[in-house]
Amino acid sequence: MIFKRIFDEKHIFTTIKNFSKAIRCLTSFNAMKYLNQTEAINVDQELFNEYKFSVDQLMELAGLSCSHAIAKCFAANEHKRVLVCCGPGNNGGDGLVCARHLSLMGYLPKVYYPKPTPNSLYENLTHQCKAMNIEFLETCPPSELLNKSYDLIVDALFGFSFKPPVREAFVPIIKALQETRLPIASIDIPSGWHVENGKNDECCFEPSLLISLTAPKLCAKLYKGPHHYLGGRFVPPALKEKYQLDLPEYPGTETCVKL
Ligand SMILES: NC(=O)C1=CN([C@@H]2O[C@H](COP(=O)(O)OP(=O)(O)OC[C@H]3O[C@@H](n4cnc5c(N)ncnc54)[C@H](O)[C@@H]3O)[C@@H](O)[C@H]2O)[C@H](O)CC1
Ligand SMILES: [K+]
Repeated sequence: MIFKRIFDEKHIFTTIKNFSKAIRCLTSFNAMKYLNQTEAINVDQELFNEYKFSVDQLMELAGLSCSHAIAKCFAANEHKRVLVCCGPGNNGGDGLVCARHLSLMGYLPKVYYPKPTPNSLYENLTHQCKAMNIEFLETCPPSELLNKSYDLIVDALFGFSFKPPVREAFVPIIKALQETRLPIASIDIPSGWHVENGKNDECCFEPSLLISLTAPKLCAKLYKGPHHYLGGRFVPPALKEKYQLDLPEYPGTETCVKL
């Protein structure tokens, strides 16, 4: 009898807990802000200009959080060989940081970086990768070779500053992302997607993992893949408040959170 009472109380307690968790989930999902391209650029500028963060600081945290989200979805023992595709802007920089952390976490990343940006930030990130024996590919692997030689692709080609159409130098790699049967982890935006309207005739691959940074952009509302994470745990509360971002809480000391 006493056991039954304890069981009932425990059962009621668990039901209430689950119910309130569902409500919390539902309300945070409804409230979470999805940024348009201008808002994303403004938040970014405010972090640099008002809060005096340096690009290196934010990029390190962004890239680190991406490597953690990847590790949660694709274990190193099954997805060891990773091709990290990096573009010419900060999205590509996040990719270089991510490659370095993946290598420290037991993955075997290689980098494809077709248009290296000639400034010290990117040169140093490239140097750090090379100093850790991360190989840089000279040419874009054709999709058959890609499928045979890798277990996962990290897409760090374009982020929230992308303006269609894709320029010539990046057409082969975007085509390879379209054709591959490997899982793709996209950093911030699936590259080639319109930042607000999502897939289009030119680019319609669906990554298996999307890691939105700072706050999701409008195109993330149209994401239908299995894993969506938020990373870039560096937003000061006042900035969150100003843009009414209503971001979910990061659990404990985690650098990323599942959406
Ligand atoms: N505050 C944050 O959330 C942070 C985000 N980070 C990452 O930075 C990117 C945005 O970086 P940005 O340098 O502004 O731009 P992109 O990387 O998106 O790309 C610009 C780059 O790409 C070229 N480009 C634009 N359109 C095309 C095109 N159609 N074809 C070819 N090339 C194109 C353009 O010329 C530039 O060279 C954000 O998404 C996050 O990933 C920071 O790391 C941390 C702070
Ligand atoms: K990307």
